[in-house]
Amino acid sequence: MASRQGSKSRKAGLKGADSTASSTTSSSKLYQETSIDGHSSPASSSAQSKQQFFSPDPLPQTAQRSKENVTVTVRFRPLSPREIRQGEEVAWYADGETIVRNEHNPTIAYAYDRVFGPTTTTRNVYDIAAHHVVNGAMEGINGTIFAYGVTSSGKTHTMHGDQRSPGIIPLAVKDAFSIIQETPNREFLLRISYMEIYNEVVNDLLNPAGHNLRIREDKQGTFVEGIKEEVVLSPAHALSLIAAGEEQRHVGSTNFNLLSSRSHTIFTLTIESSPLGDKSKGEAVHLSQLNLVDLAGSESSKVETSGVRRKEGSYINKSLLTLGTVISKLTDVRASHVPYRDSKLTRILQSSLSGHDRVSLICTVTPASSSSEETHNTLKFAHRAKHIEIQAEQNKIIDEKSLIKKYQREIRQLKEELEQLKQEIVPVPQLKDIGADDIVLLKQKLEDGQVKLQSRLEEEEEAKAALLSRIQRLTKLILVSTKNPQASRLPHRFNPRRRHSFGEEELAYLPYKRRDMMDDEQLDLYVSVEGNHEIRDNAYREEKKTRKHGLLNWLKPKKRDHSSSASDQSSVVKSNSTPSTPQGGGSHLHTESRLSEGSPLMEQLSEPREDREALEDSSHEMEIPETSNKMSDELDLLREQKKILSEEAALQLSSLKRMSDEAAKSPQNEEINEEIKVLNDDIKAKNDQIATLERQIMDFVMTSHEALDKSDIMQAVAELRDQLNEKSFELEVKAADNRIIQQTLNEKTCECEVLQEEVANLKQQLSEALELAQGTKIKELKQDAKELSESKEQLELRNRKLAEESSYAKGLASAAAVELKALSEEVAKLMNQNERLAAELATQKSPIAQRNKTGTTTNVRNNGRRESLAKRQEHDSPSMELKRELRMSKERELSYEAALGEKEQREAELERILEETKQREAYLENELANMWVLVSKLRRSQGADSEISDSISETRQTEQTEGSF
Ligand SMILES: Nc1ncnc2c1ncn2[C@@H]1O[C@H](COP(=O)(O)OP(=O)(O)OP(=O)(O)O)[C@@H](O)[C@H]1O
Repeated sequence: MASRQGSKSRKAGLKGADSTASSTTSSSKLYQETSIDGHSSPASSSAQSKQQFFSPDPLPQTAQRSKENVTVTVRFRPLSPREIRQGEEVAWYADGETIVRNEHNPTIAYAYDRVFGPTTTTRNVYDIAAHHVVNGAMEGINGTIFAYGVTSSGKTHTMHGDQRSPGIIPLAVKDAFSIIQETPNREFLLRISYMEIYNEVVNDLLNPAGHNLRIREDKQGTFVEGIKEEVVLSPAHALSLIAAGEEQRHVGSTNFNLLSSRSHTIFTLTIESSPLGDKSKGEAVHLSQLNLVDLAGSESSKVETSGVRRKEGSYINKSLLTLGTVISKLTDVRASHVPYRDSKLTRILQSSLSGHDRVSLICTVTPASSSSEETHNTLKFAHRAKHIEIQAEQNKIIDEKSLIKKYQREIRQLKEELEQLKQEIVPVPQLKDIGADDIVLLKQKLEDGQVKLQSRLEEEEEAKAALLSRIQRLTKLILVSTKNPQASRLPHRFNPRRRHSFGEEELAYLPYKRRDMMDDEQLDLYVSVEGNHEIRDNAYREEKKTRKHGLLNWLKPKKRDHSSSASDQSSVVKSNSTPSTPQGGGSHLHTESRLSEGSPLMEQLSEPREDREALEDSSHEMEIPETSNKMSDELDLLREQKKILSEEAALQLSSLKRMSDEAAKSPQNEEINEEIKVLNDDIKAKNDQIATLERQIMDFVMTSHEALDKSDIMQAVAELRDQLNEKSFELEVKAADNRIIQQTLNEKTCECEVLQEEVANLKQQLSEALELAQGTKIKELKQDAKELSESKEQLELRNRKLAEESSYAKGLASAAAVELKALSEEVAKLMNQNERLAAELATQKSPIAQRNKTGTTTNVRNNGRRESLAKRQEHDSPSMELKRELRMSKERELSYEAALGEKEQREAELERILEETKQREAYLENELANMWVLVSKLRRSQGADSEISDSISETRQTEQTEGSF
């Protein structure tokens, strides 16, 4: 099951490494990590497990575990020609073998397992960052290798490479087959799957119909449902499948990369192995997966993109962000939840990330100053990942789940059937055993059954042939070494260079050239169509179709390996666990799959090479004489030296420019002037050297011409003719491209004209609509203004009335107050008078009492009483009157007070109404002002429309009149 990503993740299996283990100087941010070399931690840990793996003693049931950290390496790419042209400076550099340092602030530095400078070859990277993972995978330990970095930093260059410099994937495939060859005591079954995650959709790159596949999970881990798996028989076979898959991958041109990967790809090599032959009975099978992941590059949000590219970019960034979060959580011992499910990438790689795989992270970076921030982010990501601790373990599976066991069983059964079939064919009895009587009978019997027997024989022969071919087909799927089984594999004694040697047919499946070695002019042409990715893409798509060595053609098998061509290897889409079973294919497949010693492939495999680069020209080696080779090598060397010097001079020129600018700003700065002088001298010296080199090249060419014999000259002429042909072909391609671009341009111009017309029409319609809208609006506004002025008039009238009423009420109130005052004075007077009278009455009453005391008779008394009553009545009459008057005045006073209270109340009410009216007036005035603003806006947008201005002035006049009124 190619897509299954190992066993289910177990949180317990993973621990963030103690971050204190790496000492961090707070000021300098220098993170000291355990550095590795080719033989330290990753490799040594694999060596440890190797002993366990190949030991004849059965392994204990519990998994073999060894603690290690993720191998984190950083690879610098050189400045691209474009970056040099743009005068980019180096912002980050490799300081020794393990440290990356910032050019502008040397205190900012990070340490990793290994840092590869721009000149390091991919093979070197493979040996240090990938070989131990591949080795482990061949021993049953799952492995994952990631290439991580921003767009155009060199991930695809590192993972896929080209014919001159094969990447990690071809090197790993090659290595896997070499390991099989060097492990004679085991037999292997290899199958591959290849998928991409494009815009969060999983696509099968080996099966164009496999689109939007689902990720499922069972107790063994996550897997991609329905992905196609191909059993592979040779490196060329595997590479041809990868090349075919690459054709399906989503690539597109961006501002940074003409061929930018727009999807993450996961290439999975599933390896099954068991002891060879009878030894395999009862032995567990080792099953492991090697995931080689080429991530799409993160993109800066500062970069202007549009449409499809922006959508792709946001998906890419989101999934990389999730990857970053997952890694942060994995290194945080306190984190309880790891968000694997937040992206398809982390979901598929859940098991690898969660600490059961041996993991190697290769971070690719550019030294360019324009990407300094992105590079810094990559470095921080890499540093975080370094703290992930893993417990890689060997996977063993029980028989029925193993495909290799299934095939082995089937082969055994078929062989038995064959034996049976052979035995069933009736042997001819020995004549000596037969008596004379029987002969006639036997003869008769034989004659009778002759036809019958003949047909049965034919049937059995057919069945036998079918069984034989099935056995052959199954046998050839299982790969075994052709070496002596006694000479078991010595893991560290292999010669990596030998494994890295590629045959011509294998190289044919790799891209011909590096991406950046494509015609620069062509690149500029596309880049100059600024912001129009679609045009650029279309043009490039055309270019891809027509270009002789375009990517599609690079990837198309140049020379199909007949023994392993995809058509020969029929396969089926399998569901969860059954890989495709090659059905077709003749016996020629067998020879290659068994990696026979005498085959050309094996000769290449076992042939030690002095110079690992020699393979690049292996196809020419046969044809070009040695002297000619040497000369061309020397010439190449001189040219390379010249190129390096030119690049250095260009870099220095850009520094010079920058310094001159600085010097212009601060002419007093002696230091800068001094530096400029030194740089000038340097550049001059370099130019001299370049001139010398040019002369040397010329001389060399001349001498080499003389030295070459006629055949060499003929050959050179032929080569030149080839080059000429190639150039003229490229020229034709370019001319065709130009024609296409011209045509596109014409089409776009036409489209532009049509669009301009449409725009004019729309403008016209808009102005008409505006006029109409404004007319209606003005009318409405006028109506509103009229209504407002009317209501204002009414309000003012009401206001005036209220004011009058209020002043009248005030007058009334003051009159009432005056009257009240007079009355109260009068009341006071009356009360005084009353008091006085009461006093008088009292004095008059006292002599009568005296008289009453002295009188004796009752009559007299009665008479006296009557008299006194009469007198009292006499005296009482004015006081009664006064009292009445007083009462009346009091009543009057009360009524006045009530009237006054009523008036005050009315006054308050009137004041309230006045206040309300004032508020309403203010509100209406405000509304009116807003409307004027609106009108003036409309007028401004429309221009000085006379009607509006008329209406405005008219309304203003009205307003002024109202104001004055
Ligand atoms: N180490 C290197 N040496 C020389 N050239 C390199 C190196 N790394 C990358 N390049 C060149 O730089 C360019 C960009 O590289 P590549 O396409 O591999 O980047 P990438 O990271 O895969 O980009 P993307 O994410 O956009 O796909 C290519 O032309 C490639 O040939």
